[in-house]
Amino acid sequence: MLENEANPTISKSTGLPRKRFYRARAHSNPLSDSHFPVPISPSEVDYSLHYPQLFPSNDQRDKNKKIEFADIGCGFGGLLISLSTLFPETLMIGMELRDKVTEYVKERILALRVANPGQYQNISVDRTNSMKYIPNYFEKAQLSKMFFLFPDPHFKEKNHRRRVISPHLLDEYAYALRVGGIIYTITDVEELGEWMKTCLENHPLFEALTSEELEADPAVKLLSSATEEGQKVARNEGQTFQAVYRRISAAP
Ligand SMILES: C[S@@+](CC[C@H](N)C(=O)[O-])C[C@H]1O[C@@H](n2cnc3c(N)ncnc32)[C@H](O)[C@@H]1O
Repeated sequence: MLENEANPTISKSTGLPRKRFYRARAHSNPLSDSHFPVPISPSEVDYSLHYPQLFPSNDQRDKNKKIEFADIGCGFGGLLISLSTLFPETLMIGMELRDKVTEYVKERILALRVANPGQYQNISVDRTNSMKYIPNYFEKAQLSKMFFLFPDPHFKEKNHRRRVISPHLLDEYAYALRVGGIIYTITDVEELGEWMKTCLENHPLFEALTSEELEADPAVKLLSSATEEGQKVARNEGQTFQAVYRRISAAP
């Protein structure tokens, strides 16, 4: 759990930032103005910054090797870390709105790389607003998996527009996902679970995985256990609601 024994900002018991060093807001406003660099297009994403051992030079890298998994609202990065060793040949990125949380994930990945030479080179994180900038990061049909684990619920009806799953945003995700690519969602808020499932069910470019397919997919097993939020829900014996859908091609 703990990657950096010497780091006083990290709790030894939980492996997460200590409260006196890091005060998180429970739910940040994803629509508020923020100032962070955004790639102007997917070809401008600097792979040498994100995966320096794999791509020492961004200009001379193999342009066919692209990010394939995106963890949207990755929080403290637990899913990325689990996926990294499960899919060591796949490049993945976490997109996280909160600056300090992003910095924490960066440090966490760096500490893992130092402690495990040659490993954890395929994961990275960027501070960004996924609701605005998905097309800046990913080309059409680039992604094979998108994860939305325990997203902020935005309970009030007037704030539903802030939810990271919506009919409009599913159009964007369908653009970034290749046919056969998969969207994974999970929450402990029943109403949000219903919302996400209904949005996916009603979208013409997504279909639900069968129970056999869910059983066979190793990523599904991580949904409730790999992230910090999922572990909290499990400790409290909370119920979870998941929806896992495949990108399909448009009807002729
Ligand atoms: C409840 S946390 C869940 C974190 C993580 N997925 C987990 O399961 O532990 C939701 C996360 O989504 C992030 N988030 C919310 N809106 C976002 C947005 N528009 N773009 C990127 N991250 C966002 C929040 O900052 C927060 O870290």
